[in-house]
Order: sequence, then structure tokens, then C-alpha cells
Amino acid sequence: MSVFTPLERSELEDFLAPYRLGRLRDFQGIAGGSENSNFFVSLEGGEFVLTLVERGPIADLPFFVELLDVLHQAGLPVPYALRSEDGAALRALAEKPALLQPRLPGAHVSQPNAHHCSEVGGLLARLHQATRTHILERPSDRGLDWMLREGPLQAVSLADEPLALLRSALEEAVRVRPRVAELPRANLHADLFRDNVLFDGPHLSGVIDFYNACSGPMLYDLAIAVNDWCCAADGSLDLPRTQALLAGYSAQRRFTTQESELWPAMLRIACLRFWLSRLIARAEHAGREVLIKDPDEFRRKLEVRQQISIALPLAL
Ligand SMILES: Nc1ncnc2c1ncn2[C@@H]1O[C@H](COP(=O)(O)OP(=O)(O)O)[C@@H](O)[C@H]1O
Ligand SMILES: N[C@@H](CCOP(=O)(O)O)C(=O)O
Repeated sequence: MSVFTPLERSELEDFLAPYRLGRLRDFQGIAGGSENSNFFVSLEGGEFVLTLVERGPIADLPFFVELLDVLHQAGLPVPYALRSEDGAALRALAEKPALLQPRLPGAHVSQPNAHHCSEVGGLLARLHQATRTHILERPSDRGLDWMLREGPLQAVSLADEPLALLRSALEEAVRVRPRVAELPRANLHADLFRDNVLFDGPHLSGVIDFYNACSGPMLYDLAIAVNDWCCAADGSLDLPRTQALLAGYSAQRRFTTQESELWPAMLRIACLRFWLSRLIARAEHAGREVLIKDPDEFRRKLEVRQQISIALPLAL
């Protein structure tokens, strides 16, 4: 599923005129994506992506626009919102909030190697460094409070074995919460999976889909990325890719002792977050034509994260 709101050429032309980017050459709906309607838009003035925001935290769109401006100004390859001639970043099309952004080059990498992971680690550290001194506050709507609220609700539909795993993950989340609150913070992407990163050859050329972005502990963002980019087929951590991602990150920001101590727990918390959100999405969208991601992928990852043998590299 991809385009929830089809567009007529004439309404798109009217919408695009105030950007002063020349005539519309072509446009097409983008097949990937599951939340919003996205279109590749080719104009005389260049290549763009139009997003119609269909769901999610619509009231927080000004936060996303501001964060992407900050990251763009810091030189990160992100899709900031273009302004129309009267300065508007957020406009409306087909009665939906609409944003026009530059189209970033590159393609998704489904089977990353250690080099890709090193680039992702470096990018994530730059994102954190660019925001940590002036954090734009936005609590995550999928943070620890949410996990502790949703976890017990999902528990009722689980068999004994996954239920025991879920209970122990929730108990750990309660135990470590006060220490997590003390970790160094910044703005987080909070969903830095392979399908949100573009590579142009070996070069990381884009990071997209900031709709989970929030403020919070940097270690959480790192755990989310490692859990997607550095896994073997059975969900366990692949040593060369994990070390490469951590080294790419720590080349730009040193880890603290507290982060090192909480690293194993944080990897499990990051599994819990996506296990729960996928369980909820599966129940909500059953039978509908919406991409449903497998919750059991993160149950398996959580199972194999009970023992963590790869430590955070600490500077001597
Ligand atoms: N700025 C961009 N530049 C290039 N491709 C993009 C851009 N924004 C989105 N895309 C493409 O559109 C797809 C869906 O975008 P995404 O933001 O993940 O949608 P959704 O919010 O619906 O999940 C991406 O996988 C990517 O291929
Ligand atoms: N990358 C996630 C999807 C994004 O999370 P959501 O809570 O916004 O649906 C995944 O692979 O599950």
C-alpha cells in the first residue's frame, strides 16, 4: 500500500505554482511507505517528493519541519520542507497537510555490510551532535511510558512463552527507567531502519521518515539502529557490522560509563518497542491492504538479546 489519496494533475499544478520551481513534467505515486501518501514530482526546477500526511502526529508537524531545518543547516542529508513564495512550509492539498521536499539520491540497502553500518553510526552521531546543545523537546509517543501501558494490554493475546519474555522485558524497563532518564539526551530519529536510509553507491545519501523523531536518550537511537542494521538471519547481533556501527558512532561522540552499563538493557528495550508496535499494527490492520510487519521478528530479537557479548567501545 502506498498512495491513500490519489491526485489529479491540475490540482497538483495549482499546489506547486507558489514554489516557483517551473512547470510540472511528471509525477508518480511511491509504492514504498505505509503511513502517508508520497509522490515523486519532476519539475523544471528539479526532482522533489511530495508528502500528504495521512495519519500520525499531525499536530507535531511544525516540530518535524523545525528539526529538519536544523539538521539540513548542519549539513546532514535530510529532506527539509521547501517554502512557497509566501514562506509557508506546511500547506494543504486534497484536504491533507502537505510538504514538498527535495528528492534525495540513492536507494535502500537491504543487506548491509560493515561499511554501510559504519556510515549509519557516523550519521546518527552527527544527528545527535547537531541537536544535543539545543534539543527541540518532543516526548516520544512510543517511549517507555507507552511500552509500560501497552505491554500489559498486548500480554492477554500471547502464549505462555512469549508472555514470560514480555513480562521480563517490562519488569526490566520499570527497573532501569530512573537510570535511563539520567542518560545524555539529544533529538532522536527513533526509527533508523534500513528502509529509512538511502545509499548512493558506498555513500550514505539520505535519511528520511522523521515522523518518530523525538527528544530522548541517544543510546536508545543507537540501539534501534543496531537492532535493524546489524542482525544475522536468526536475529542475533553480527559482530563485524555491530562493531562497525558502534565505531562509526564513537568516532564522533564518546560513550559514557552509564551508557555502557545500560547498553544490554537498551538493546532489549528497543526490541520491546517494535515488538509491541507491530503487535498493535497487526491487530489494527488485520485483513486490510496495509503493509504489516512481522511482530515475531522483534520477539526473536528480544529472545536472543538476553545475553549481550558486544560492549560499547569506551575511550581509554
Ligand atoms: N526525500 C526523499 N527522497 C527520496 N526518496 C524518498 C524521499 N522521501 C520518501 N522517499 C521514498 O518514499 C518511500 C516512502 O517514504 P516514507 O517516508 O518511508 O513513507 P511512510 O511515511 O509512508 O512510511 C521511501 O522508502 C523512499 O523510497
Ligand atoms: N520501522 C518500524 C515502523 C515504524 O514504527 P511505527 O511505530 O511508527 O509504526 C518497523 O519496522 O516496525
